[in-house]
Amino acid sequence: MVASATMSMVCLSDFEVYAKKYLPKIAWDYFAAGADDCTTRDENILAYKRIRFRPRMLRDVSVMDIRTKILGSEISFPVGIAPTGFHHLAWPDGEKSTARAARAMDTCYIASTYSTCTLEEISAAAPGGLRWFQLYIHRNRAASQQLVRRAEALGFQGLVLTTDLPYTGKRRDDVRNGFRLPPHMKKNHWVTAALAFAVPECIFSPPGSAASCLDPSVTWNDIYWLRSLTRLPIIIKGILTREDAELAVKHGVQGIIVSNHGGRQLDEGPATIDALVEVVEAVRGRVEVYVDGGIRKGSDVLKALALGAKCVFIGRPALWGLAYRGEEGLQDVLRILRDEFRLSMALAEMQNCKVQLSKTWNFCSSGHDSISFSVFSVY
Ligand SMILES: Cc1cc2nc3c(=O)[nH]c(=O)nc-3n(C[C@H](O)[C@H](O)[C@H](O)COP(=O)(O)O)c2cc1C
Ligand SMILES: CCCCCCC(=O)C(=O)O
Repeated sequence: MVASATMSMVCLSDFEVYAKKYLPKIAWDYFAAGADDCTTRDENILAYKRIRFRPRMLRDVSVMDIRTKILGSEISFPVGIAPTGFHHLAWPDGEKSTARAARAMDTCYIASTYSTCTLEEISAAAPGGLRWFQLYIHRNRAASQQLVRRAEALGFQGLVLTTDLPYTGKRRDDVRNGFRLPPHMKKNHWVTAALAFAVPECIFSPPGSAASCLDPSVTWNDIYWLRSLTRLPIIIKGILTREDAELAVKHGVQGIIVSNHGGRQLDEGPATIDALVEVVEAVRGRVEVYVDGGIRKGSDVLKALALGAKCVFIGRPALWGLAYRGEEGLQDVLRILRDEFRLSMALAEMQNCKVQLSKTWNFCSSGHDSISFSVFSVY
């Protein structure tokens, strides 16, 4: 998977085209998959295209500052890497390359429970990088507990609990392909920890199947269980409604990721950028709110921040970057997104040009004088 020297990678869809062309079909299909008709997967992208800016002019954009902080840690721009499973399918060094790229670009990487490198390998690959650990709670609670403790001991700085996968969504191409991990990729952190869960055979098991390794009985009370295990901040991923946002705050989490799992779980739910508005309103600044799903351009990042997200995360585009040229390819993806974001911000002439957007930016309907810039949705 080496790119030709003449290939010019200008935007994220160039990496998508490359990945589709060069990845084995079974891996491409797994990365690309959405649930059922893929309505929500595609809507995540379309919803961004319906949002328009109301740019202001003559506001001095000669100095730009796109750094921000998430849960107290500074990142160089407000785009992190969402947790995705099985990076070895994209690049031989797998998550080690992801961790190195995130550190080089000075941003946050959320490592998945279903990483194909061990947590120890990920940490050793990029010491000092900002990393959070994403947890799926398994029926084998002792094993989940052990993963949380290991992540904390290794210096991961946040625990992301994914809430939208009590069972795996029906991804038709994975079913057709009989998707499972190649045997040489079974050396991963659950196996090296001698944990008795997550063997690939049980990844896609339907509700009711005893083969499923995930615990479908997880409830809000399990946040208290997690709290008892770790001092790490808890970020809850998969929230799409004001009701659940309120419950998340009530249960003491430190952050919320508005997410529909890239449209891979419940089909026909809302696009995440649409759900973001409702969640931000419900949270009223009590915890940080982030969003993922469908971010493909710097202007998408700007829209998400303008609507109240503190930071966004990318899933599939990170995998396309890895598939292109491993660590360097992922850095290219992040750099393009960063530069596009900076340009959009400048062209929108955001006052002061600092990424503290959710405080001063809002829907245009709010009509406050202090708002230096606004976005509106077209339906
Ligand atoms: C191939 C793939 C694997 C994923 N694996 C995980 C995972 O292990 N844990 C998790 O919480 N989310 C997982 N997700 C969801 C992502 O974290 C994220 O919500 C989604 O990819 C964002 O949408 P985007 O791909 O359009 O950026 C996965 C998504 C993809 C595409
Ligand atoms: C048993 C669950 C496997 C999930 C694999 C990673 C993931 O979240 C995905 O969307 O794919």
